[in-house]
Amino acid sequence: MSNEFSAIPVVSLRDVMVMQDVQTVLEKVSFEIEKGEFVYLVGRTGSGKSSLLKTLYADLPLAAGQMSVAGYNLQKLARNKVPYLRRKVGIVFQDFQLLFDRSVSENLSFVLKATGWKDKKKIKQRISDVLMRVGLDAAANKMPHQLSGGEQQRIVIARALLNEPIILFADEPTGNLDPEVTRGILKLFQEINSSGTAVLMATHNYELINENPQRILKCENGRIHDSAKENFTIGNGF
Ligand SMILES: Nc1ncnc2c1ncn2[C@@H]1O[C@H](COP(=O)(O)OP(=O)(O)OP(=O)(O)O)[C@@H](O)[C@H]1O
Repeated sequence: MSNEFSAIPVVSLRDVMVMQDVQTVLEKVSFEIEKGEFVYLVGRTGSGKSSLLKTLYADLPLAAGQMSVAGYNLQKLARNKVPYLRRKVGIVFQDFQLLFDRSVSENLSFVLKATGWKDKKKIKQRISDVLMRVGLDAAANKMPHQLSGGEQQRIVIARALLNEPIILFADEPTGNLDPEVTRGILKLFQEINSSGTAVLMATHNYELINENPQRILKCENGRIHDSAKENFTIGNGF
């Protein structure tokens, strides 16, 4: 039974169309991401990386095609069921989006409470677990502005891990960070991935891909190219 389940891809798209308003951004998008895979999403500015990610976590409606994410069928997912999908996936944005008027642990408990956690002891334990995982267990009582950019991004990653997601969607997670900090964040994603969480990471950072080569999905001219199915080169600027 469990083998049967683990064979189901975490993400599966068939002939998906990604739209922004009336503009078609991507079409005929078909790919799968298996449990525990690490996949980069690349492409020039405006090629559709963010739009694809937003479609995957149901921030943009599925315009056409079939798509399942974390066991949810997106063609059929009612708007009021989107929070259930969001509990199964972790989302990391480039902009840190921490609430600056509350402490790190309040930022994290806010999410836990919003996703149905009630037991104070369990909440405290879970916060301590995720902070430990990102190497910031001492930061629980700090305010976000007391942390560096890289540390804030680690808290955002900790927040994305709270509900043990099956996949992390990351949109330029190292975009504002210097090379050394970027390396640390990549290492953290690798650690999270090696414990079984799939990762789909949009990035412009060619060095990052060189350092940790993985499967690549490339947005180009309204289509997706998949390094698992065809050969293509990438370079700075893609
Ligand atoms: N909120 C929006 N409303 C309307 N059109 C949008 C919106 N956001 C993006 N677009 C358009 O959709 C297309 C794809 O943009 P998208 O942000 O997905 O690209 P991207 O590859 O993520 O770019 P970047 O690397 O700059 O983040 C672009 O033509 C863009 O102008």
